[in-house]
Amino acid sequence: MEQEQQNLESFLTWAAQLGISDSTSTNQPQHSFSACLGSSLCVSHFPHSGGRGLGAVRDLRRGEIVLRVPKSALMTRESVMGDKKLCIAVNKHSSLSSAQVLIVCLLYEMGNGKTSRWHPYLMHLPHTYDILAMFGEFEKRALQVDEAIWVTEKAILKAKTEWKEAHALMEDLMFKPQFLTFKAWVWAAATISSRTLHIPWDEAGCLCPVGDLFNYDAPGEEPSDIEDLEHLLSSTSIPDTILLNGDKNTMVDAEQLDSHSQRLTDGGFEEDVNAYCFYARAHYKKGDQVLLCYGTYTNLELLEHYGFLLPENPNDKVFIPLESAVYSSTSWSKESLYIHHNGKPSFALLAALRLWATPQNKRRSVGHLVYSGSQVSADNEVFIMKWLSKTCDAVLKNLPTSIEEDTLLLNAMDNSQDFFTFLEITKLMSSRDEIYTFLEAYNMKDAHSFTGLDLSRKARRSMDRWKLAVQWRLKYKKVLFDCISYCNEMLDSFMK
Ligand SMILES: C[S@@+](CC[C@H](N)C(=O)[O-])C[C@H]1O[C@@H](n2cnc3c(N)ncnc32)[C@H](O)[C@@H]1O
Repeated sequence: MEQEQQNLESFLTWAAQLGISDSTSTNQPQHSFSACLGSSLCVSHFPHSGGRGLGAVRDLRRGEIVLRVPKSALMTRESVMGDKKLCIAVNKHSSLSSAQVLIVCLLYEMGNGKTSRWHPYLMHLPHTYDILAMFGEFEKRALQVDEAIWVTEKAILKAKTEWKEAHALMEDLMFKPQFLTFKAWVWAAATISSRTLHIPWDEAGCLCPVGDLFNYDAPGEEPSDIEDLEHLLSSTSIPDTILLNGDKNTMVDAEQLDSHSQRLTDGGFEEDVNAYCFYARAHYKKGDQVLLCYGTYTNLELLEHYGFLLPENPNDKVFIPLESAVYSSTSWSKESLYIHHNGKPSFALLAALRLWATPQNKRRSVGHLVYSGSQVSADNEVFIMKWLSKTCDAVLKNLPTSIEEDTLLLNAMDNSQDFFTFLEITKLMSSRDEIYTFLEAYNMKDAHSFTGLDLSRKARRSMDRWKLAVQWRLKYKKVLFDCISYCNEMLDSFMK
């Protein structure tokens, strides 16, 4: 712990020397060279939303700048390949993707140890990740849903293929054996996947010291109240004309305002100041965690790229099996036919089902209703609500565990002080196959002999990923359950 604190302090001092600053002044940082934070932000721990992250040291207003990271402080392919040896070797392997090269660059710098220019930054990177490509067979199976298992298999295969493709380059660079392993590769790939930020000149993105300490918030509502708008306008370089313009240019103004508010509520590289700039995306009280939106992701995508999921993710989607006739009844893409996080079918799914449930020879005549989101008829609506409810129910019944069992299992994982208590709680579950598989995988068949003992590190890591898998599948099941409730409510309204 003390070592970690020391690493953090030397990292922040190093960052200040590179010009990274959370000062609101556009010129020089207001505080001393000894640390880059303290004017707006501080590194803090947020156990329920991302662990280590950045907290507000004072009240922050939406739209105000909270961090600047100069281009020279960004770790990019370009900046690392200033090293001649690396540059010559990489140029001989032109078939590698830009992301593969950035992974090699990261491992190369890790291999340079203390002599690396990035050493203080590299020291504070996480030691492990929980992205899907790191899931073992047991954790993958724990996802239970074919789609999620398939995405995991694809992620593992992609990591293995890319590692093999990059092997010759890493050998040319005479990497030490520990940096040539698949384990090292997935660590570096996970670092790149979960921490890089977009830059316009390189699709591999950049590692952004300090800027990569912001934890994630899902995209939310754009500012709507007048106070927010006034603040946006007064705190930026938006020309006064926008403020003063009357009705005649409302559309143009709204568009301009929208693009400014997008820019203001997120991070991005800004050419004019040659730096990555981060703005508060909401009003924050002193002590609050300051968050950044990395993009719009479902929970499965968050797991795949970042190794976490959100308990309440407004962008989550659940796909259910549909007959091919449903897909062919409309021109909407498969990706648009899903159930929202709150159990409501998507606009396209409802419309596709309404058309599919209409006799072929009548579809043309009801097209205008369907495409405007209206019901076709009471009979049609009752039919599709019954069908949707039955389909969701069948999916739920086909899965090896129920919502109740998953909830119990998660409670056991959360509340057990030791492994013995965990096992005691799980005895309440009707099916314990999964638990026995876990015990067997870690040679703990005689679990009672482990009373009071902690799990091995390997078993603990597996349990962390197992927990993520259970959280994911539970959320998936709850969405299906909520969809059934939604259908039942709709059916009830037809009975009245
Ligand atoms: C860019 S880093 C953010 C800083 C990171 N917490 C750290 O300690 O270095 C992204 C990683 O933080 C974690 N994370 C970010 N937002 C999160 C959230 N809302 N809930 C849980 N974990 C989150 C995930 O592990 C993710 O891969």
